Amino acid sequence: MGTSLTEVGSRLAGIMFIWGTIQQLFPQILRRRIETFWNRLDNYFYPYVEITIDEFSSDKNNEIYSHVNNYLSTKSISNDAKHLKAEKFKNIKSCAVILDEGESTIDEFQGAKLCWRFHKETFRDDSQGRNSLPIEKKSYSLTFNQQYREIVTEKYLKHVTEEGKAIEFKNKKQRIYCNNNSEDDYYTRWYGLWKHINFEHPATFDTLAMDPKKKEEIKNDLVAFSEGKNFYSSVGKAWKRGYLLYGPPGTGKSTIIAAIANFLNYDIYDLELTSVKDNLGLKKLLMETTSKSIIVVEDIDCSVDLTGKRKKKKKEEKDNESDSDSDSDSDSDSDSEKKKSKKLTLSGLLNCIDGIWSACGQERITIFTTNYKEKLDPALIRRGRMDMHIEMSYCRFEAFKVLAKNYLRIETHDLFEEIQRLLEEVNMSPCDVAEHLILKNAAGGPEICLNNLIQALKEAKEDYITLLHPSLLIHDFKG
Ligand SMILES: Nc1ncnc2c1ncn2[C@@H]1O[C@H](COP(=O)(O)OP(=O)(O)OP(=O)(O)O)[C@@H](O)[C@H]1O
Ligand SMILES: [Mg+2]
Repeated sequence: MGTSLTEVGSRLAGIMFIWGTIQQLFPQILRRRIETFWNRLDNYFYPYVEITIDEFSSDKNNEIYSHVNNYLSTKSISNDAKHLKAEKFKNIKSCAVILDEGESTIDEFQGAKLCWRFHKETFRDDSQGRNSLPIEKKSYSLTFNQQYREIVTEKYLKHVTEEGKAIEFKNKKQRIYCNNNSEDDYYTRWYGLWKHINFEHPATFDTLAMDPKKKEEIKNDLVAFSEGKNFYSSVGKAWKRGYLLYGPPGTGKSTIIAAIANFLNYDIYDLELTSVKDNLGLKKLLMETTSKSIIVVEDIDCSVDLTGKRKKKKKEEKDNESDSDSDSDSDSDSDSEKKKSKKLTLSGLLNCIDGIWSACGQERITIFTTNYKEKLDPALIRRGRMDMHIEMSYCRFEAFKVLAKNYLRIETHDLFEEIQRLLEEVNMSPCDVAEHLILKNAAGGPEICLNNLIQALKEAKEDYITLLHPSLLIHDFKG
């Protein structure tokens, strides 16, 4: 039985195919073997990996570079590095000593030794003409043994970035922002909706005259908030907290805001509601705020009519009762309705504090201040929106002791007893008490100030009695 021609053909094709494959594979296998061998040889003599971090990446500031800069600025630099330089980074309070060109330093992380080297190249861009200024290209290189590749890429670089960020936050200059009056002016178009200056208020919790227990409670609350990232995400809440500060004028509401900002190192956004056109304007403003900040609305009761909706309801009820609506009236009503819908409303504000919009920007505190808590709409200050209500009260003895320590550098005095008794009978704001404690004549010593304060307290007490019980005084006079 002879084999058919087609069978022979297909067998031949199969052999040719296997032969071709062997031919193709063989050089590849050989090449791979050579490569592996070469790599091993290379690794044997130079088992290091190098990662370069440039100052700019795609013409933009490379964030990792500045984190590395910050991180290295706090590391003790190897004694071998002889060329160092002191540099002050943008928006950072203090200056740092860092490596100069070509110098290196060693860091250690989870048993891995890591070498950081600073590089700087200067060149001219000829395309910009002969007189072009020299351009500097800065970078860091990180060299380590390849056995630590996983530790470095998965843990160490994350650690450097986080530490660098934390150092930047700790040293950053705080800012205070205020919203622009107009949304259309030239400044706004170019620089955004907020103007800012550096915030350099000296108030701290130590200088704040307040009951120490209350002070501690507030500080603990702030710490729990600022460290509560995991808690807030685990319970599905936006990472924000609201404080309502209420109390008479001069009791330290604005001062405590400065103390809180300094305590947490947060920026302040001083929101002037009267300059906000409508609800959309408020949203836009909030979108331009950063996290780790405090949004402050001072004197919220006077800022804007935020009780509009409720008042309107009452007005409608009254109107219905009088039943005197004419057609022309309804026209003007619908006009005012339109105008109102374009205004900043209570619900618009509530949305921004508590609604889905409140989640724009994390780690954010909102503070409202008022002299008249009872004037505010309950919806505005309910727990969850204003989580903590803090009463800033008249100066009592505990608060006075803080002021005496700050202003006169004394912790006890024979006159303290009398002052304590008077402060329990008279309402005087810390602002007024502090005014009497300013040493106007250094030679007089604290005694003059304390006597002045006693005098003022006695006068205030007399005024108080005159107002409340005039008959009593007249009787005394007659007697
Ligand atoms: N509790 C306090 N501790 C230390 N200083 C205080 C305190 N209260 C007031 N002062 C001093 O009085 C001045 C006025 O205080 P502050 O502006 O904080 O009062 P306020 O409650 O915001 O008043 P207002 O309701 O009028 O806005 C501050 O400069 C501060 O030095
Ligand atoms: Mg104030």
